[in-house]
Amino acid sequence: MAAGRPAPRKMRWLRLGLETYVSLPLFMLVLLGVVWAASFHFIGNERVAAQAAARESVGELLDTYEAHVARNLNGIDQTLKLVKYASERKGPTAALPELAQEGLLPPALVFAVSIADASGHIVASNPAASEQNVAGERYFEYHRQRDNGQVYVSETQRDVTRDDWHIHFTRRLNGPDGLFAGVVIVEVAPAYFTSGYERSRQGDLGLLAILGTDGVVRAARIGENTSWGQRLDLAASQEASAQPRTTTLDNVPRYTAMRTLRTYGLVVVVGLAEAEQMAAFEAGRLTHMWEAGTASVVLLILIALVWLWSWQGAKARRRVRRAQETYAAASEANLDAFLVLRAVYGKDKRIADFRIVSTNTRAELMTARSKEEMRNTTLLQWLPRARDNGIFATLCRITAEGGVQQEEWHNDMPEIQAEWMHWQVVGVEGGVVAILRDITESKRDAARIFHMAQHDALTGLPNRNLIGDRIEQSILHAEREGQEVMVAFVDLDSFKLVNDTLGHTAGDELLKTVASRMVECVRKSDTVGRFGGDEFVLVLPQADADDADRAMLLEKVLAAVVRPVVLDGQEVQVSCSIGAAVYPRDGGSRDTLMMNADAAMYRAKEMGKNNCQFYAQEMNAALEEKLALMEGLRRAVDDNQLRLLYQPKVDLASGQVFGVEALLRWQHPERGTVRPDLFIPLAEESGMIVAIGEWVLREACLQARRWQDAGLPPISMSVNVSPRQFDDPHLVRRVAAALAEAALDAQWLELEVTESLIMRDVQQAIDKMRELETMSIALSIDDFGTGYSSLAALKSFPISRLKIDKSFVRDLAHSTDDQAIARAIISLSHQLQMRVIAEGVETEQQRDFLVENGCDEMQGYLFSKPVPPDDIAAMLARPSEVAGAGA
Ligand SMILES: Nc1nc2c(ncn2[C@@H]2O[C@H](COP(=O)(O)O[C@H]3[C@@H](O)[C@H](n4cnc5c(=O)[nH]c(N)nc54)O[C@@H]3COP(=O)(O)O)[C@@H](O)[C@H]2O)c(=O)[nH]1
Repeated sequence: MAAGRPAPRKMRWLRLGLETYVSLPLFMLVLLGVVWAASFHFIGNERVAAQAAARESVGELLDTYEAHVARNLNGIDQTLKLVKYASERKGPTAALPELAQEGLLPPALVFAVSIADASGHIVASNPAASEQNVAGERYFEYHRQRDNGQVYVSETQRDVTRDDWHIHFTRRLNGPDGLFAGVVIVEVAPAYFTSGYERSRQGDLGLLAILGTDGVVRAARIGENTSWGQRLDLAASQEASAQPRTTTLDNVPRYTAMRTLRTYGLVVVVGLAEAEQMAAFEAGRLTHMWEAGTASVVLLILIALVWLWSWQGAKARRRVRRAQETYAAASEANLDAFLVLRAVYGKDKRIADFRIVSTNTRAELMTARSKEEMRNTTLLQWLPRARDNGIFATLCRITAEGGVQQEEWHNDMPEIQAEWMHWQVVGVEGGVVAILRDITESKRDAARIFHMAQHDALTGLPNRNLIGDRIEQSILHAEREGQEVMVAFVDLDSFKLVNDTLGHTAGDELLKTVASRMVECVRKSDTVGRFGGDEFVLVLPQADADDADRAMLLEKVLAAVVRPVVLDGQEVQVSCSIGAAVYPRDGGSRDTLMMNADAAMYRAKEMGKNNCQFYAQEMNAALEEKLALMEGLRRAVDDNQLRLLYQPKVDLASGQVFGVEALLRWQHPERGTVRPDLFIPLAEESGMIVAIGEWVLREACLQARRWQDAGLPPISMSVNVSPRQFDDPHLVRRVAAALAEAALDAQWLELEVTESLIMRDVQQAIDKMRELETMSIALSIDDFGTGYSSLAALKSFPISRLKIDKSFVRDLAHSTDDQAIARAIISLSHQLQMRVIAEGVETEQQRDFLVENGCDEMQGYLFSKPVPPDDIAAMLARPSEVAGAGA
């Protein structure tokens, strides 16, 4: 710890002490203590004053009572002396009447005066009383024995003759000889001495008492009750008279005082009940306590409220502090730029600008200004354009109304280095916090994704979705403006061939070239889109065009597409077929227009390709026909509508049949025999070819078995394999199963694949062919010469036979080109150690040419059309026509 710096613990307490939620309640508690201390002090003072007053009252009462009793006693003694005097002069019997006559006797109601002779007999009394003797009384004995001139005061006692209680005051009578002659008696009721009791002064529990120096009470009055005969401890009464105490009369504490009347041997005692004397004080004390209590409760409530208020305040301050710290930490670590802006008000009380109070590091990067620079400027100094582009207005509104606003913003302010921003404005006390995020990249990504979702990746043209949208938009526009829209479906005629033979990369290149050529043919406002594969769609909104104009445009597209393209160093030429439909004439919706343009395109294909056709209603019939055929084909396998014909293959040297090609026929229940040219493409298109091909394979193998079982010489069975069949990963397994089912030796099976099929993916084709080769299955290339085989690839294929396509055989007699091609294929085959067969041989001339040029085998109508199995059996049964195994 550094010297002179308070220890952290002390600092914490100090900080805590400075917190209002601690100091204020502490102060209030001290105040509470002061209130109670003052209250107790005040009450104490009042108690002392009340006690002093009580003591003073007792003193005053004693004085008054003593004087009263003394007066009464003097009166009684006066009577005693008078009667004594009269009795000693005139004799006891005459004295009383004389005194009564003179009015010198006290009222008989108050005092009973009597005279007893020396023997104790009452000889005279006023008022008159029955006869009695008092010789046994203590006062009689007292006076008989001594002549001391003193009054004797008896205890309060009951009279023998009257059933009353009296105090007897007596004096001795002497005879003329000075000897004891009896006693004069004055009887006084005890209440006589306490009649001065004033309730207003002494209360209900005040005490007036007269008692002898022997401590025996002669008369005592407390409230309404007068009593006598009790014994009081006089010594105790004299002690500590300042403090209230109880007496044997009752258990009520009283302030008491006493005084001795020595002449009569009596003591007067007065007492004031503490409870009554202190009642006013107690009431006052209670009032004070209530006041202090009430003040305390109020103070405690105030303390609680103050504590709560200051605690909430402290909490709020802590929250604010934490929030500020969190904000500072978060904003520094954040990828968003933070700007805290405080409103600056003008003279008109409206926001004139915003001062930049704080920023974070991200803001520095985004604005290329340091935090210091930012703090020393205002919003409008920094971004002058904010006044006009809506930003300033938004900030003013959020400052005034609070809340949050967020939006994406295409930035037009060069001071902020972001093309696109997401900005969020949060209203805070006296201003706003603006949070800026650079979303340029994500915007570009989104635009890219949006573009990708709507465009073809290869050509960059609108894709199927966007084409649909464009057609719909064009229809809506045309509907409003009373115009027309042409939708044209463009399908490349020989694209598949190019793709299969030159590979996908070349195919892609071709598509891109064709696409850009089509785009060049139309206006910018028109749409050229790629629908998929080699299909394109043109959407051409047309204000005033007729079919002739449209045809001209489409001819332009045809011409552009058909221009040769150089791919991989080879010049390739593809044409296209175009079908067009026009809104509103050929359809009012996107789907109808597309469907009808598609139908027209199919018609263009049927018309020999490389032409365009406008939709006509009957075209749909062809489409429907196609769909109906497809539907029928689905049932063909299950319903046994398929059968195979077999076309013999002849060895040109011997002229004998060495094998057959299985050719499929569909025996349609209504249409009769349907040629494979019609339905094989449909089967290929729908994928049904896999199941159909498997059936062909099995049936061909079984048929070969049947012929062999019939004892006919074994011949080769050729089966055509379509591209989709060839791609089937289970092809080898299916072939093996067909052979196994028919128990046919693999050497009698040959699979024919087209040149274009194997050139699509040379390596894959080689792999598959090798698998088949290991099973001893022969492979031949069908339609050779129509595709693009490379010699290198040809060398790698495990091929045993090439088949010259019939298109080269057809004009063999006249076309020197075809002759050259045929010769080249024959020569090539032989150089590659393959046999060569020509198909479609219909004439002697064709056969002669082939024989002359070394062709090994032929197949064609010249020898036989495809025929049912029985015909083949008949043929094979003639030994001269069979070339023998593997010829
Ligand atoms: N994938 C499969 N394709 C098959 C199957 N069966 C036939 N096909 C293919 O269908 C195409 C048309 O076949 P088809 O109508 O049977 O025509 C064949 C012959 O009838 C015909 N041919 C034979 N000789 C002559 C002739 O002298 N002149 C002439 N004009 N035509 C003739 O040629 C067709 C045989 O061609 P190819 O297969 O190239 O040897 C056809 O492409 C068949 O391949 C099948 O089961 N699966």
